[in-house]
Amino acid sequence: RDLTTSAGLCGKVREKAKKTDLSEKKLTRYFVDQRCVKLVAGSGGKGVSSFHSEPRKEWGGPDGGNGGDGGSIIIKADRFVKSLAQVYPVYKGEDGQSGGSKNCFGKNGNTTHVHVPLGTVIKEQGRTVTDLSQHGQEFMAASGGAGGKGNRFFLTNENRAPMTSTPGAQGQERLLHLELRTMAHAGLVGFPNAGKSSLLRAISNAKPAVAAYPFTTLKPHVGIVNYRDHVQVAVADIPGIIRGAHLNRGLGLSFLRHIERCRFLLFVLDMSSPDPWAQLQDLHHELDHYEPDLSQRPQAIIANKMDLPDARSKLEALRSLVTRRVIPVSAVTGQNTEELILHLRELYDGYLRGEGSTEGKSAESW
Ligand SMILES: Nc1nc2c(ncn2[C@@H]2O[C@H](COP(=O)(O)OP(=O)(O)OP(=O)(O)O)[C@@H](O)[C@H]2O)c(=O)[nH]1
Ligand SMILES: [Mg+2]
Repeated sequence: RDLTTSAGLCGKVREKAKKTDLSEKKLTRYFVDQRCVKLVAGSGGKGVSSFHSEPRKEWGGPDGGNGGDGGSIIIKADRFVKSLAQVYPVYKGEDGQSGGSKNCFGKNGNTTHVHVPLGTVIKEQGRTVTDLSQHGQEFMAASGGAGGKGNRFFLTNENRAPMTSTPGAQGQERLLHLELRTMAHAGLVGFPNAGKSSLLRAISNAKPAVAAYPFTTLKPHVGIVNYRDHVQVAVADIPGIIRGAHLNRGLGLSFLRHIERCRFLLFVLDMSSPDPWAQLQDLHHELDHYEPDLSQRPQAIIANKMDLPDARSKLEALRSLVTRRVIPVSAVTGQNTEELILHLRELYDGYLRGEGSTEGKSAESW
């Protein structure tokens, strides 16, 4: 066939998965999607009060140097980092060194860099401060304290022998909440057991766990669908949404947050359920209550489990009830997944045209 597919999972998980197939429970240990960090920037070094002294030169004048500035803490987006797992709970910036006699200035503290994955949102007291979505983007999280002044600094014509020197300023202290939102182009949205993980397995080489019980998937997985012209589309398998998810029922709000990030949505319906169209209404309801118009993003409706009896008659009923395109597939047999992959590409091209080239390029670097 014309299409090849391959996978992308968070870095650490993929490395482990090569050796043995990890269970979902173990996988979740490697994927951390939020962290609270305390940042304390370095304090400035103190200035020094001293006087030049040399044999036969009694009044050498003030020569106390300034202290060095404290090291700042910068949070930097890095596309090679895939989860917040390696972010420590506390960071302390390097302090500036004290000044010395003979006009020696203290050394500035080195800047501390905290590397986080693309798509990290930084919040402070519930308020979003910034959103790091480009590789290399930096956020000055805590600035180091200024170094103190040595007595040489206070030398004036009026005061030829100042004794004053000042201590360095304290570094800034902040408590930040880091949140990782999955940055995928498409999100698979559906009830538990609808077959989202099976579908991601069918269209990419990602290997999320599949089982016949609800809430098998507890953390989002990202699979990459590769096209012949080297375009890559990232598809996220998002844990199941249930009625009341917007009120934090089920796995609740934390996963609606990931959906918010996806440019287009693939609503996965279980055609073996008695009323798949009611599932669709519920999904729209939950999404819209989380964020108005979220359910109106470019989308496709995927009627999954078409290999099961009765699915065909329900498909006709579903088509008569919705105006949007419905793609019937079977994740288990792989039936009609090509149509889905091609439609995914159409949605992606539409997104590039609509959102302008700048955002498109950053998405492509994924
Ligand atoms: N017959 C049939 N069974 C399917 C199909 N797709 C998925 N299943 C089965 O449905 C069950 C649930 O599949 P999953 O892929 O784990 O479903 P999910 O939507 O990821 O579920 P959660 O992770 O719990 O939200 C598994 O037993 C699959 O084998 C399909 O196309 N046909
Ligand atoms: Mg799943």
